[in-house]
Amino acid sequence: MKYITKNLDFQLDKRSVVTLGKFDGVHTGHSKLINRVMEIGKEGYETVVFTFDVSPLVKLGTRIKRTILTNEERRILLERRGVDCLVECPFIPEIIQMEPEDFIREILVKQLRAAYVVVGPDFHFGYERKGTPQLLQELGTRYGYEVEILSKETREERPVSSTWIREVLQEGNIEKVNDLLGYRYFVLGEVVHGRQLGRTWGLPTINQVPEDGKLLPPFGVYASKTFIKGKTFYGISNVGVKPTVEVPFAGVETYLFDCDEDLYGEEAWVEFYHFVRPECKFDSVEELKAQIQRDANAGKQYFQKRGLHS
Ligand SMILES: Cc1cc2nc3c(=O)[nH]c(=O)nc-3n(C[C@H](O)[C@H](O)[C@H](O)COP(=O)(O)O)c2cc1C
Ligand SMILES: Nc1ncnc2c1ncn2[C@@H]1O[C@H](COP(=O)(O)OP(=O)(O)OP(=O)(O)O)[C@@H](O)[C@H]1O
Repeated sequence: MKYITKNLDFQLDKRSVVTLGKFDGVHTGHSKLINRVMEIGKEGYETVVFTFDVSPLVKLGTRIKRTILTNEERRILLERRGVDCLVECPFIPEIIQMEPEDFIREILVKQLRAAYVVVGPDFHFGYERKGTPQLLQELGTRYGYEVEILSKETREERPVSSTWIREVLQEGNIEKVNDLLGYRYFVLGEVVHGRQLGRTWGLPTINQVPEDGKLLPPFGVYASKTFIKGKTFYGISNVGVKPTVEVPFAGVETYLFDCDEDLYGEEAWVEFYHFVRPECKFDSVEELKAQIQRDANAGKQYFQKRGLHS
């Protein structure tokens, strides 16, 4: 997959089929657009997702706006879908202040060489979000591309949206998040060193420190599955700041069932299945240790009941 990021200095050689938007989550609604793009792409067009760099979003305004996926996680998901080209447009004044027609002429037509554009009915673009799917369609005749406006993918008669998924994630309803996403919510990141206390308790764990902008579920314990070093392990994860031992940042720590390997420095993909309990401050490390053992048993039972773990 071609990955155009940090600057917009590019030119595609082939005519393309393009979809545009933020694509936070690459959820079931986004998938509907991407599937259509891939279908049209079979006719010989370059398949393109035009999106925005989410890292500066975090710093916009006074409130931190966290995202379901980091840039890297979104890139990997789109690459797996077989998209030929991902444009991660930077948030620069030239783009933010671009009039919709200028965006169409300069970027969509000249640089991306769009023959087809696939969007949802509420797609807005350009300065003050003045560009609409209807405007795209009107100008398509002049600039020589076709527009498909797809209806919204819904659940319970409500359109699936990143905003809805972020809300449900913050409530800790992982099953619902996974249904809306169409895959399991995950955290991707390197295994870093913790204090290595877990190991001395006979409960070795892997620690990850998610990027600042990554939206996490509520601090607590979750049944999880981890992909690491080409292998899969079921396990139990804690999301939070470990109040009993106090660490200064929010992390994800996972006890992998039936694993006794050195995994430092490896990339881990930790998928979330089910909320078990909130993170708590214990009076002693002994109590915490006994609770983690009970959590591990609860996690094993969760997967055993579903025939996933022996
Ligand atoms: C399943 C699980 C649940 C945990 N729950 C809590 C908790 O409720 N409160 C807490 O302070 N720490 C919790 N922890 C984190 C422990 O404090 C941590 O495992 C221990 O301090 C060892 O950390 P280390 O990897 O830095 O050695 C949990 C860890 C796991 C794996
Ligand atoms: N449920 C859906 N079904 C089909 N298309 C969708 C759906 N949700 C969004 N889209 C389309 O996907 C593209 C990218 O959408 P975008 O990520 O900006 O919206 P969103 O998921 O609704 O996010 P937000 O909640 O932040 O507005 C747009 O063309 C949009 O219209």
